[in-house]
Amino acid sequence: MLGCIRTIVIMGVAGSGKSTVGSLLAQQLGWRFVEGDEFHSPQAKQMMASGIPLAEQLRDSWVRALCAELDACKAARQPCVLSYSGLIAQQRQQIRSSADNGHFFYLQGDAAVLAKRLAQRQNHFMPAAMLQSQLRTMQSCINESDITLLDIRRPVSRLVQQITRFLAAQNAK
Ligand SMILES: Nc1ncnc2c1ncn2[C@@H]1O[C@H](COP(=O)(O)OP(=O)(O)O)[C@@H](O)[C@H]1O
Ligand SMILES: O=C(O)[C@H](O)[C@@H](O)[C@H](O)[C@H](O)COP(=O)(O)O
Repeated sequence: MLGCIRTIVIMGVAGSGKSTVGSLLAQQLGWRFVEGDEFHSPQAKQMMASGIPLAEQLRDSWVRALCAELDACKAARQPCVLSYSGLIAQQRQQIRSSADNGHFFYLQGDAAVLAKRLAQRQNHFMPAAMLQSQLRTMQSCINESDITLLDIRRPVSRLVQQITRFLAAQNAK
């Protein structure tokens, strides 16, 4: 039997459904939900809110804070679901190192669907105008075998079911 997956990372650009899918999944599994947005500094949030993509240094410190949280979960044997964009390949590697037998699910969709979702979203610091920079910054994950792609056009409940079925199949191996 392979080790059980104890960290799930939900990745994708802004508006792809990370928070929605991740929180419902964590609730269904009874796992801790680590909302990546909550780990940004006020300065980083303010920058993004005013339409400026995260500077490298701010993204670095954000990812370090996320890793520290995953390290703490692992030390406490607390399984968790993390929602975070995962745009930069080298930073996905940092997250992978802190995860507890982790697996990534990448919510993928085209720009038109994403733009519509962002336009409809209320009360969020991230403006819809940031979508193009998010799509440009996302680095290919073609050689990362622990990333499963999910289609954002599917209903949230089906996406969560797809993940729980994947976990059940993986844990049965
Ligand atoms: N699979 C889905 N189908 C329809 N609407 C969705 C789906 N996933 C998310 N949404 C909606 O799209 C918007 C963006 O979702 P959100 O979870 O905030 O994305 P992210 O955390 O990736 O930025 C929200 O208004 C949410 O209700
Ligand atoms: O540069 C990045 O890595 C992203 O911009 C990242 O900061 C994230 O996507 C924001 O937290 C936006 O929030 P949502 O993804 O929840 O829209």
